[in-house]
Amino acid sequence: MSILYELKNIEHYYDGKKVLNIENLILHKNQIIGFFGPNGSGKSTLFSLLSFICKPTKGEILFDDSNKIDSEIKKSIVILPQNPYLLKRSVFENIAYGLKIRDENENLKEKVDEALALVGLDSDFSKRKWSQLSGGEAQRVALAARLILRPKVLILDEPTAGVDTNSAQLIKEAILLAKQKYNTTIFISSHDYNWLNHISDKKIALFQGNLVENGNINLLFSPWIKDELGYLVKVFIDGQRLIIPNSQSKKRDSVIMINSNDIKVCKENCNEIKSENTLLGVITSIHQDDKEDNLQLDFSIAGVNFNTLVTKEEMQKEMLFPGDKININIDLSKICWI
Ligand SMILES: Nc1ncnc2c1ncn2[C@@H]1O[C@H](COP(=O)(O)OP(=O)(O)OP(=O)(O)O)[C@@H](O)[C@H]1O
Repeated sequence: MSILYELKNIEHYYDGKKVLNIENLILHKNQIIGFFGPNGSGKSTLFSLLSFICKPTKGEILFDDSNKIDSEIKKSIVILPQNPYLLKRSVFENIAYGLKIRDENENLKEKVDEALALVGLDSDFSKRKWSQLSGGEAQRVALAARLILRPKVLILDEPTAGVDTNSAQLIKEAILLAKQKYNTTIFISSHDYNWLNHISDKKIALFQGNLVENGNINLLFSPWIKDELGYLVKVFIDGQRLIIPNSQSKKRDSVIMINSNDIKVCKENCNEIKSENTLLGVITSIHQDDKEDNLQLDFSIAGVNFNTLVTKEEMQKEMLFPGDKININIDLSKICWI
């Protein structure tokens, strides 16, 4: 697999506040890469850097092994923003617009028809006015307007936000076809984890501007059940239950992020800290944390893997070893919804 992007020591600030911090990230060609993370975790900011709309405050982005980003490269990277704007003209004019401004006026009708077909719309649709489209159709027209350019890189920021299931499915098919037909490398962000999971070759999570791999984060995925009060409950296969507070309005396909620092474990004499939400698990491995003078402790609750950080003193006091059974307390007031 060849490398398309290499990000080195990236930091990005808005008004003096750091919103992105990526030490190293490599993105390969011809992959669909799904980015997820809670609101404000930096996905859109990262996309504006990857499309070279913005320069990072610090650090370097190599594209095809070079840091010389000319207008040809910029032209080959196309972004569909969160709320795409349609021209107040026909569908045809909207889809053909990008080619026209590039002065590529040959076979416009065939090209527009092909782009429409990719997003599951027939050629008659090109006569419709922008005002005669449903939300899902407008989004697909906006996508067709990008696909017609056959970009090398296509960046889609929340392409399924607010569209119906049928449009979400058609958008997915169009993305898969673009990868196959045009060898496009595709980056997508979405809060719809299931949808993203099905389409992505690789997934990258962001949390407070950091890549999750570097951030000691735990993700807890669906399925969830709803209890009689409407709370989401994770039922582990050994029957243990974790009830998530303030979750009545959340969907059953939600994903939560738990910072490792918000998980406390205890092996013996745990009665004082035990509560109805205390779970039982088994330590699977213990290793040195990269940055801090802490140890990372990986454990499993009925086959679901988590990690937490413990200090060396805690480690010695509790005599923690792989294979040990532990009590686990998760501070559920600090979880983050994706
Ligand atoms: N132009 C801007 N000026 C100042 N702060 C900004 C700007 N754009 C984004 N931010 C801040 O940067 C952080 C990251 O925002 P960003 O939009 O990249 O996150 P996101 O993961 O895409 O969020 P969402 O899922 O809500 O779209 C947030 O704290 C946001 O408030």
